Amino acid sequence: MLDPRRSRDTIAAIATPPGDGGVGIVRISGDRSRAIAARIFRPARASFTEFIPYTLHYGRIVDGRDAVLDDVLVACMPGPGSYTGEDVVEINCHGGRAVLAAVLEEVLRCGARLAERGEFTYRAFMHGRLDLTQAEAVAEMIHAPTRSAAHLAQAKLSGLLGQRIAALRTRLEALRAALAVAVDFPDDEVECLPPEALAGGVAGVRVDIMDLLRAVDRTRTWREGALVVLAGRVNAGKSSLMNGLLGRTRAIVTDQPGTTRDYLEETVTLDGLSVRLVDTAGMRADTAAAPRIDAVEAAGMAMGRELMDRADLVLLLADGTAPLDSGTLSLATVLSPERTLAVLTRRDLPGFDPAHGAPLAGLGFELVEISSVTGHGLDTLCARVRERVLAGAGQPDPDELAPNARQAAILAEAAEELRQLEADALAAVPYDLLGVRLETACVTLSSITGEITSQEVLASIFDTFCIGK
Ligand SMILES: Nc1nc2c(c(=O)[nH]1)N(C=O)[C@@H](CNc1ccc(C(=O)N[C@@H](CCC(=O)O)C(=O)O)cc1)CN2
Ligand SMILES: Nc1nc2c(ncn2[C@@H]2O[C@H](COP(=O)(O)OP(=O)(O)OP(=O)(O)O)[C@@H](O)[C@H]2O)c(=O)[nH]1
Ligand SMILES: [Mg+2]
Repeated sequence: MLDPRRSRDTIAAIATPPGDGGVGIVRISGDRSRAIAARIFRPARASFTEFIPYTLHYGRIVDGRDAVLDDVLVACMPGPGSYTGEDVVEINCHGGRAVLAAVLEEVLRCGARLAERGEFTYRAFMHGRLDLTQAEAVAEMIHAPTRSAAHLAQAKLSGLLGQRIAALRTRLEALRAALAVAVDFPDDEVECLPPEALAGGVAGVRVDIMDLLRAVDRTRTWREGALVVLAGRVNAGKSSLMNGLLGRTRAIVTDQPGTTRDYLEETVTLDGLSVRLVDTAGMRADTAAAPRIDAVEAAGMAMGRELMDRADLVLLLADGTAPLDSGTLSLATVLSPERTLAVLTRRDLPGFDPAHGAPLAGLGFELVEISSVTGHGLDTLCARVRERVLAGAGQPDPDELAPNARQAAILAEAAEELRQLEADALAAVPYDLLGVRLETACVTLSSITGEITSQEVLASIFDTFCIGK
């Protein structure tokens, strides 16, 4: 939990991802960051007297006994103009985990405290360097799976969403002021602000809010990626298709029915769209002729069904060399053609007959023919998957502003308040009561940018960040 009482501490963390990298950064923020750096940094140049802001200085980091830990470049960014608004020092080390851990340990020994998740960005927010929509956009940017997602995050990072919300609030505040005049001088009520004018002004703001909310759905697939689940009977060719789409052997493929028992997930990018592909355990019934389904396989099949429910698109695979079996058909009846693409496999074999897909076409399913052996039809399949999950949602405009789930929930709440306010205004509800609704709507909107936001909400937002951000 981010504790405001600990906000005076100088904090430090490794800001780069764990693992081997060319360069790794230890970041320090707070009043003591420069003093700490001075204690452990030995500049290479004799001319060095102090850190020149926003300039890299070459030298070495040493421990308490003057043993060299690493060759580094150090940058200092003084507050209040830095990212956090405090004095920031960044030590660019070699990107190995042991080196970074050693340098961080030395920084902590000299008096810094290990930063909590999102604490650097939390400080940027507390110091007014970022509003809450920008802070959230930092996390969105880091987790953006594709360039379109990064693009949408960038618009918010630059503060455009915060500005849009502030402008909506200003319009409501103006109405509030006019309403206050009307309350104070009731005799001039009609001239000051006729109820129709109030309702009209409020409706204008509400329309703009609804517009922002529509952008949430329009851009969801671009921001979050799509979940595509491969389903079908055992041996239909799901794992082969998974490997074919990934372009490498990820899933075990054998001619034994029931090869895949757990689900496997991998992410692919289809022409700029991120897709989470999930290969599932094939479905089969436990007949006397078939081997008994054990607990592992049963659990795998149950997970598969759960994934199918959650999927944006199910790829229902069926063997194109044999008449459609009753298992596939019964699976088809529980899937909706809107969320399903039927895939006939083994197109390369002489026994392949597109007519085997007729019962599925009859149920309204779109059909694609593929061979995982030759790769036939995979391009078409990818294009259809992309088209189907996007469902007409084109690439977002460069200036598109897409609120996240938290922001959308608040916008919906404000819109509802405004809708009731419009109805009240037209129903001649007294002005002071209308004023209360208007104030509620303003306060609600301001919780988006964080001017008024509880500590719990802040903690829940910054807790989703990585350490070092
Ligand atoms: N090494 C490093 N790279 C990084 C960051 C960082 O903190 N460190 N960032 C963050 O995590 C992002 C960049 N964001 C930043 C935003 C503002 C400032 C900053 O110091 N702004 C001053 C600029 C003054 C000047 O140009 O001289 C300002 O706005 O006044 C720095 C980084 C991405 N890359
Ligand atoms: N010729 C040919 N063989 C295929 C094709 N797709 C799958 N196979 C073969 O069919 C058998 C089963 O393929 P899998 O991909 O393991 O099938 P699955 O649907 O994952 O099966 P389970 O994991 O048991 O549910 C393997 O021997 C594959 O080599 C195809 O397009 N053409
Ligand atoms: Mg399989």
